[in-house]
Amino acid sequence: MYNQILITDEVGSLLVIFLTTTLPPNEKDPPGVFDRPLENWYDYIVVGAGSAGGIVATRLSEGYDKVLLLEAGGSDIENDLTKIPLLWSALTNSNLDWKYKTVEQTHALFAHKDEVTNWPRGKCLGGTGRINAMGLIRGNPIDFDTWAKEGAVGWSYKDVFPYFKKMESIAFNLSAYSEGKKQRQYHTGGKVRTSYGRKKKAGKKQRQYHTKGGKVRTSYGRKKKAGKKQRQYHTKGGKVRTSYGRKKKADLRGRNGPLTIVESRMTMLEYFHEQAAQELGYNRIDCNGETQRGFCRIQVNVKKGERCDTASCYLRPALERTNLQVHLNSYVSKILFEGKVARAVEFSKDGVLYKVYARKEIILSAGVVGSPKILLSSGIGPKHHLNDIRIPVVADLPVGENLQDQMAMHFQVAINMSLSTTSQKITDTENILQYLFYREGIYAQIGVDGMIFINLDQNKDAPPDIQLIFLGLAYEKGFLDGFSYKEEVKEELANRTDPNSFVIIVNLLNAKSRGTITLSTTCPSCKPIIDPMYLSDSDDVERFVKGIRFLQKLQETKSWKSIGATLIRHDTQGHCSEEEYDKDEYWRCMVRHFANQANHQTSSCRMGSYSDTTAVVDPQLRVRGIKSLRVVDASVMRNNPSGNTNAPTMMIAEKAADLIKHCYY
Ligand SMILES: Cc1cc2nc3c(=O)[nH]c(=O)nc-3n(C[C@H](O)[C@H](O)[C@H](O)COP(=O)(O)OP(=O)(O)OC[C@H]3O[C@@H](n4cnc5c(N)ncnc54)[C@H](O)[C@@H]3O)c2cc1C
Repeated sequence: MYNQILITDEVGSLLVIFLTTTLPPNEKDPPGVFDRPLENWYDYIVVGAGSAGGIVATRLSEGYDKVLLLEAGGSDIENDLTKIPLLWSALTNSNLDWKYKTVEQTHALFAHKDEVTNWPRGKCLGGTGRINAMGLIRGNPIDFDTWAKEGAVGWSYKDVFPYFKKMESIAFNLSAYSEGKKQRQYHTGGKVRTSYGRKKKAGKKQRQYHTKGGKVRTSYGRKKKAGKKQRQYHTKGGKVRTSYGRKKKADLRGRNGPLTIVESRMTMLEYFHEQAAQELGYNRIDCNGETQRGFCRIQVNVKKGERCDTASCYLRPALERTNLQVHLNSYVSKILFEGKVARAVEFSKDGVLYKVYARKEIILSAGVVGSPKILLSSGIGPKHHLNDIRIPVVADLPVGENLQDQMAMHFQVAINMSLSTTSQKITDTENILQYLFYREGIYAQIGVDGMIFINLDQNKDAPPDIQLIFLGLAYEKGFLDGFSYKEEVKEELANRTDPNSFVIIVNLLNAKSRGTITLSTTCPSCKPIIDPMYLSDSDDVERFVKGIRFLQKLQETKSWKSIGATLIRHDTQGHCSEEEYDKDEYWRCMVRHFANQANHQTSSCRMGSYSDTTAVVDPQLRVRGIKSLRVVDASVMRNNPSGNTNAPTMMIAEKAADLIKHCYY
């Protein structure tokens, strides 16, 4: 997401020393919990303990099945900084990061060193969810309805909605947000209003669930008297009547899931952004509620001031189960087949090569880079590519193709008062102590002061194109250090930094450019070739420019004017300074030079129908044409969602666990 470094190297190392020496003694892993003797056979073998794998292994081990979870990285609590929300960006390039890089880009990244960019991915229990910014955004209902329409049957919003609820337990007050469309969709008076605002006649099935005058029509057309229970769930005019006769709002959020979700706010600047958004017609909403169109406060998976990810909030509470074994520092190199049936995985741990067998299934949850890499190394991938690198073909599938990402462009906004969080405030003893003693204050926040989702054509029936993210951080040298810009670009921009400023990110959603992940050799430990082909589709550039035009409108609002909010130019010598300022051509140039990756990569093992030639897995997430092998992680997303990727990844894992269980019981 907002891939900046909050703290300079010097300040960072001082902070790290301070925090690690002052924090209570490190939490320790229970002795032997990750070193239980390996067996030859397990019911399920899950590869990768990240956002998805942690959930899959936890859910599959709820019964009596024996589950083995293999993770290439180490323990999630090796590094205490992973717990502290504000310091998430200090984990990029740490020993918990796979430190991937893209290849040189030919349509983008021209102000970046060597025209390449970093692709951080988490390497420890919790995976990328352990190093990410913890922002929780479900995406737009239309995203999932489109997946289903394109052949991913069973993945419409109606199908996935229960799983978004299942994983979360919200711990903030929702009463500030108004009831709206989504609730009307499911609770009607004879007519059903869809989430897109159109009205349609309720069909048989719908009449079964939505009543007219206290009667319920079953799917077979019979009428029966609605009982108490039915009156509880069936509404008149958007309200839900409980069995006690009181009216309450339909609940779109989960209350009993493992992940605690709270709202986060960095500074007072949020107030000015909210007012500015309102002036432009974007009211305050819950972006994970009935609509995404509006201004929302960022929601984060944080519990009592500490990161609550799939490692700490799913897996750790399950570690005592005798039927769940977790092995760390276990690098899976390939899957072994008998004909077209996946039977075993081969992995190395402490220099020893192991082979373990699965009675029921092998589930790959190694992420958007790891899963395609393991499949390709095992002979599942495009035939021509496997032939090139001399790997025998088990199945000819488009593994590594259709890679998708968003792109983010950072802007500096100068203001006339000191409202933002500066590096000085970050190192302020009072702030540090507030966190150490109470787990509160700026360290318990992730740096964000709200966001707006925008559809550039003002089309309420289409998903957003742009996510505008307000950061409460000053654009200072330490912030700039986090970018992969060329040194001369950084030097020039360093002269424009100012503690009286904040940062805003224009995030391009639903990008059309597509990239690839391929192998250069058969060497198991070699990094794959990542070519996202950023901005290879010129429509992405045009929509980016329109997003910047929207950003400029904020400057005209009374609210931003009251704090003197003014965008600072960021063109540098040889990087768009020769273009006429503020022409569309100038912004096209700026986008191609300065926009960066957004950490939201998906779809390298895309899901689709059985006949879809772009699909690697079917809608049950089974690798097409292969038995006993599924992929469950961000790589299976049909299309990149309209928002962040962690919540949809975890939803996929929750749903996949149910799909798998239903196959065997
Ligand atoms: C810096 C950053 C910030 C982000 N911020 C946000 C945010 O605020 N909100 C949001 O929604 N999303 C965010 N994301 C994205 C989000 O975290 C990811 O989309 C999500 O975590 C992906 O989950 P996954 O299960 O697909 O993969 P991962 O979580 O990466 O899990 C894959 C796991 O497999 C392991 N593995 C890989 N290969 C092997 C192998 N060969 N053998 C054994 N194990 C292996 C890995 O070590 C890892 O633990 C961010 C990402 C980054 C990098």
